[in-house]
Amino acid sequence: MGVTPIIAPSMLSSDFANLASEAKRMLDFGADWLHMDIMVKFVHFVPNLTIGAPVIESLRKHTKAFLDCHLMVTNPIDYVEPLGKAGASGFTFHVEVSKENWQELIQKIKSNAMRPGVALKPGTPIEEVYPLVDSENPVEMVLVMTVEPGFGGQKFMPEMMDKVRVLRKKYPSLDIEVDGGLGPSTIEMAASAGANCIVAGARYSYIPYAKLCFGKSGEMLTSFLQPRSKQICF
Ligand SMILES: O=C(CO)[C@@H](O)[C@H](O)COP(=O)(O)O
Ligand SMILES: [Fe+2]
Repeated sequence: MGVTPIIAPSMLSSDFANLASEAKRMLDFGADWLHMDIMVKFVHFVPNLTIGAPVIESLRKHTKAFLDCHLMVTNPIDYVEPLGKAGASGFTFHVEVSKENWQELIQKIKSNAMRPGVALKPGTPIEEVYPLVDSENPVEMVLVMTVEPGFGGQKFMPEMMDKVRVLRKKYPSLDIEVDGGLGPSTIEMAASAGANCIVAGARYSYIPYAKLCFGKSGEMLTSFLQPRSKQICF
């Protein structure tokens, strides 16, 4: 399988007043990316308001890490230039709000030197992302939401693993990210289904655990050392 395991703690659950040191702590513990949840409590996409380009710009001054931005907004195209200028690395928009302009969006994300990804909410059928992956100018990652977007700390939806399995079978080398409710009891399920990119609220103890789920050389282990890995981490 041509994918690399990526552990991307979500900084949504970190102390925003100490974002730079929280980010360093995650990276020191082995995080590969930093997952940045950009939400605007506006026209009902999510009932929450989090961070925007100014925060990404400030954080960029403190780290060279891949900043994996997850846009929970109704108008992602308006954020492409500001986030590109701010130093974002990945730009993942929601398919539900981009049906009319995803081609333009992908093009614009790439021309602003970011990596495009598409996310889908739990109620959205997986088939909706196929055209974006099959396109001549495709997204490079699919983010399967395993909670309703809006808040950290929610319960993982195991039924979303069917989407991950179908995607992995169809696209062996696609980056598949799972986001929401990932932790000790769910990371293994997601990795076994075929997810290679694990977002989890910024709890550093999950990072080594998540890494163990993939094995040292990056292969996905479906029956890894459960008792031992759990002892090491918790
Ligand atoms: O996008 C979102 C929520 O909308 C996520 O990135 C969460 O922030 C993940 O937090 P946990 O579920 O791991 O606490
Ligand atoms: Fe997210």
